[in-house]
Amino acid sequence: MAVTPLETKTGTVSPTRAIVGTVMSAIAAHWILFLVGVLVSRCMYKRYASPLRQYPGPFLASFTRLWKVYSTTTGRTHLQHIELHRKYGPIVRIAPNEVSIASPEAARNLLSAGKRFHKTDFYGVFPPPENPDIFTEIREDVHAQKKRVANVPYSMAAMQQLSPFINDTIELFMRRIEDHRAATKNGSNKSPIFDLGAYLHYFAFDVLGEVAFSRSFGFLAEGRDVDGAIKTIDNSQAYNGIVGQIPEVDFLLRRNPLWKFIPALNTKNALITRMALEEMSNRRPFDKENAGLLRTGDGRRDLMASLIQGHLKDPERFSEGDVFAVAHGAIFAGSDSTASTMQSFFWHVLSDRRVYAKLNEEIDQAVANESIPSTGNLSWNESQSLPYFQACLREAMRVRPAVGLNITRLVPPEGTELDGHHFKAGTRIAVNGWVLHRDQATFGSDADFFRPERWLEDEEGAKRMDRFMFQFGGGSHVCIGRNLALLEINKVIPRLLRDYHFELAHPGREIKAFATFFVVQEGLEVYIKKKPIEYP
Ligand code: HEM
Repeated sequence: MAVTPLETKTGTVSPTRAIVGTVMSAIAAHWILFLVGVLVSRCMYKRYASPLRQYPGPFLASFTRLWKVYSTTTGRTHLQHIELHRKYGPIVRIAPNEVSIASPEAARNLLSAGKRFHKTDFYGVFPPPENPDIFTEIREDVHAQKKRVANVPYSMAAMQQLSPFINDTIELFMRRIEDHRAATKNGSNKSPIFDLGAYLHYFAFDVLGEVAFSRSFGFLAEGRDVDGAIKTIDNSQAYNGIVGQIPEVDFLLRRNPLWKFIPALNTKNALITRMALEEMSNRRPFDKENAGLLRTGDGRRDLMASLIQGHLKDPERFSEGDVFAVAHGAIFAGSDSTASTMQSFFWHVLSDRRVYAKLNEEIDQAVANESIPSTGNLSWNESQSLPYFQACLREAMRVRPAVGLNITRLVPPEGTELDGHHFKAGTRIAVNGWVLHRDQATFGSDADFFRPERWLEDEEGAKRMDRFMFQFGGGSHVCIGRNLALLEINKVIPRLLRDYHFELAHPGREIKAFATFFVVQEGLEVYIKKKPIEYP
């Protein structure tokens, strides 16, 4: 078709150029309107063109990940997800390309090894990004190589060998309680209230220092958060949780080279990172002769020594950087998680007089029939002989699991079927322990409530429930530190319960909980009496 040129004052132009020109000047004149139009169209496209449009959820979430950012900043992601599933049903759209699933069966599939659901870029934000550890490594093949090396020192047998150091840390904990009681008696304490939650936190950290580096961080010794190290970790986890929802933002913030020039934000200055770096240099040169052992130490094989050995065996696959990253990462992954689990245990047990009385009865009876010792520490096997205690621990991990944010995986290239629904490649599927563990079909119609007896009623039922517990994740990414966590919990809690009587200082008051990745808790304050109870 012939195009007729248009005549203008300056000559002639083609109609196409004329139309483009008119549109451009309209945009220039009304650019704000234009921008809003583009944004609205983009949002509508994300909301309605996606195959996930059929799933209900918060309106904002259907077109922007900002809803997830908002949810994480509230620190209530775990509770919000329970509410979301109650409101919208078993599958909820929580981002343009992401759904949260409430079904424990689907979660098992999602987390199973070999099903090719990979970790998302959320984990890449956790430091150190330049040398990911086992938790943050999202390349599955590299993760598998690192985990093979690290599995050895984390085995239950290896952890049992470190039991004496856990015992020493428990003794220190008991001394701190005695100091508190003595100070209360002689009047030098302003208040008889003991912050059990804080001390459980110090304990979990100090155990990790001993296990990872043969060094205590000194939290129990000083009875405080030395150098604000715990606060630093909690702040860092809060950052990871929020920025991890839109990982691209990390390049503007922590991965921005300018970040390092702000000393308070430079993580190299943090106590735990400093200690990990010092410990690396204390053990140099890495050679077969000293096999990573601390040169001035007592010859014990701590986590760092075992990791150095792993490095010496296969330096290509497990570099020096990996030794640092895995040992350092253990402190981040293992401290708040273990502390939170113990705090939840005490909070639930002490909030329910019936449960606490029954637990005390079991422990007193076990002392009387000598299945646990009357003084000193308990072994792993001894604490396993306390079925009601084990039921309370399981129940605490069910009702209040330590991880509060979602565990999210990517659908593999071939797409997938979950819970009878098809999801295409690249869709993000999220599960949350707080939601999964309240599934009534699995845990009973009273799943919302803390009732330890459910684990003791019928053996088959308990086994079935156990298959759907996700407090330690699952599959190839199952928690590598669970043996250590369970060992220390099984040693310290029965000892505390055997030796002391606890009473909540503020009965009925909720413990404060803020989900960063782990649920960080505060406010577990108690009165303590020595058993058998002495009355003044
Ligand atoms: C009761 C205490 C603990 C709980 C509830 C817990 C929970 C979890 C969960 C749910 C995951 C899976 C996260 C995911 O897939 O996104 C995980 C992974 C991990 N945990 Fe723990 N954890 C605990 C203690 C520890 C300890 C003591 C350590 C180390 C000393 C540790 C180190 C790790 C590591 C390295 C991973 C990553 C594993 C992988 O991706 O292969 N955790 N933990």
